[in-house]
Amino acid sequence: MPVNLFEQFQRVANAYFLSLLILQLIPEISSLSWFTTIVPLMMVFTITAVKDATDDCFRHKSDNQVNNRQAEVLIDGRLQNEKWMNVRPGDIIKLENNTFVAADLLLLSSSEPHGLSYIETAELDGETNLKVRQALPVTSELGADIRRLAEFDGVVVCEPPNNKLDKFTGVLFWKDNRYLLNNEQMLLRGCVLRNTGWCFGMVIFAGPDTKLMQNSGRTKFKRTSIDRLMNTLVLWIFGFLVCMGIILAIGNSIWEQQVGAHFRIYLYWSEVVNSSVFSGFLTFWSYIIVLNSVVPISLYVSVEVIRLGHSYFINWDRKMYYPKKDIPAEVRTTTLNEELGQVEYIFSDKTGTITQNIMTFKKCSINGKTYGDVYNDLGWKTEINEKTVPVDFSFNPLADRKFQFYDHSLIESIKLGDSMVHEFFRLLSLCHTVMSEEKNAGELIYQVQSPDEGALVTAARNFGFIFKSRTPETITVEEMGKLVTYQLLAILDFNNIRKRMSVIVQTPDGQIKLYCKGADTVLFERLHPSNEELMYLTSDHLEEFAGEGLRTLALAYKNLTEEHFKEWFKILQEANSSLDSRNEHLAAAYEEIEKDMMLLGATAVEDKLQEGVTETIASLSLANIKIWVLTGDKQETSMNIGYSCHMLTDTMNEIFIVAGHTVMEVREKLR
Ligand SMILES: Nc1ncnc2c1ncn2[C@@H]1O[C@H](COP(=O)(O)OP(=O)(O)OP(=O)(O)O)[C@@H](O)[C@H]1O
Ligand SMILES: [Mg+2]
Repeated sequence: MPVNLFEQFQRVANAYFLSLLILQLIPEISSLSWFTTIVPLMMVFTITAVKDATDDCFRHKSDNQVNNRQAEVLIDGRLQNEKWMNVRPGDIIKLENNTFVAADLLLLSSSEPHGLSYIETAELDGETNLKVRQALPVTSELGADIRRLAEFDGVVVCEPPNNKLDKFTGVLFWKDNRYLLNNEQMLLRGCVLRNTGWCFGMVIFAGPDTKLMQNSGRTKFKRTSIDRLMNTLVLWIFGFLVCMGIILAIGNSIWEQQVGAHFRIYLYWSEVVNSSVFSGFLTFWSYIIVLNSVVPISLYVSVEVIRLGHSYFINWDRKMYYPKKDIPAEVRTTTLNEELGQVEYIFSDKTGTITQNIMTFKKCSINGKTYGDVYNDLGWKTEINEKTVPVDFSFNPLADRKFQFYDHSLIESIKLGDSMVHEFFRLLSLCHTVMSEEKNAGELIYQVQSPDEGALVTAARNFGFIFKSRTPETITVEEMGKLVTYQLLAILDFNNIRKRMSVIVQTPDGQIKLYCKGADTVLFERLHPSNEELMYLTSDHLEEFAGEGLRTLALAYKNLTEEHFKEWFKILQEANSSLDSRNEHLAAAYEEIEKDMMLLGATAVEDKLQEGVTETIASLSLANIKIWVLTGDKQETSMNIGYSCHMLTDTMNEIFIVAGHTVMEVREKLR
């Protein structure tokens, strides 16, 4: 209540009416009874307060709903239902499939092999693809054994609560051993468990300490620009009122002095008044009260009512209803309409927002030759249409039926046993983070973290390099009908600074190989000098692919000797066990081995624009709204997509590129 009143007095008009009310309580100046002001003022206050209260109430309701959600917590050796708000750090929680994660958890064990579990992080980062988390081998063997879980007495030492969603560093001390923890073992609040029967986790952060809550700022009482405009208008009107009061008061003084003085016998001054100047002073306040109706008190009420009406219009708008998912527009605050009208900039993500995030393998360049285009009998490049005959993958019982490819020469090269082509697809089937699941015999399902990788692994699968399964130590691939199990020696994981990922595997006959895929810009810098010619050829192809709006990745490999690998593995382990700036040490170790690689080729994957993007962007730019899009794609690809959704147009002949690696550099260029 008092807070709400304070907020309301922020409005100049409300403060003004209050002072008016106080003035009216002084009998010498008051000409109207006090309730003529207090009644409308109370009305305004109540209506606004009720509106604010309902706004708040909705928010509270959803808060309460979240707080009272049930979680299964291990208490006194038994699983008991407990409200989310009572979950404390150190509790062990059981999660079921398709439920929200209640707090930031350290994954202990799960129903899936190797302690894997899949989560959807849409509420945290808007990405709809599944992410994989894996429990430490020592804890994953606890399984669903309630007794052993209840006895779990590991101690976690970790960083203080923070809002970084993709980083976590900590150490688990258990049974006289220490185990390093990172984001791989964390299930964050707000995620949903998917494709995992159940899992157990220990609460690390709960309630306001969770990363989700650390990211949400305090809700503020927002004042829109209409509010501000009204406040200034009211101030001007008030100034006008004061001027009127002054003029009339001066008039009163003059009259009292020149005319009133002669009639003092009939019109006495009341007791307090003893001079014409003082009479004028009192008259000034009286006029302020009498003329107060020039300040529009009803303005605020009208605006509130209009806002409410507008918000219902948005709720009812049929054009903002999405029938496929049965989602109408939903207004959470009545000031939304004005705020929408003030939008000047839109910041958007590219993949998944502007594009569909459904990736299909379209083309590739292997050892300096491109595949994926279709030529007619005369040897001319033709468009792919319904009549084009797709490659027949029926020789491969595990092929994905939905995958279509039209260039027959690629499958011929594979069948002829071109070693580079084989190596290319071997790389695609080995170097990724996809998980596989074999439901019934012959039915292979891939769980992908990144749809790009999904597209590449599926392509390799259809071309006869079928990724079958993985364990933390091995990867099994069916290569042209022959099962081969590779020892997985190391995964040099992807991040957006490295822009590449590698795996180091050992073939059954003992060879150690590094396979790397990543952005061409970073990969080309790390190639062996003998690759120069191939590199130029491939980069021409890459440019061609990017010009068509395809997302590209370059692929390379390297043969390693056993000694070299062993030597490097020591560096890796050292980096892994460093507690502070572990990531930097790891990056340096990775850098050490990812050099002098041999180029294999490049892939091109298509991600179509979402429906209606072009129209939406057109209407947004009509409204003079500036759009910023964030992407990690190759520059040519991004520009091409910019053109195809009409964000960039030919009339913009001054597209300029700001290139810089540090804040300073970019600032300098922008000048
Ligand atoms: N799984 C991967 N393995 C190897 N390299 C990758 C992988 N994913 C992306 N890259 C490379 O790293 C670059 C940056 O990727 P990043 O994921 O940071 O972009 P992004 O922000 O996801 O962009 P977008 O939203 O457009 O997909 C990409 O251009 C690509 O060349
Ligand atoms: Mg990406």
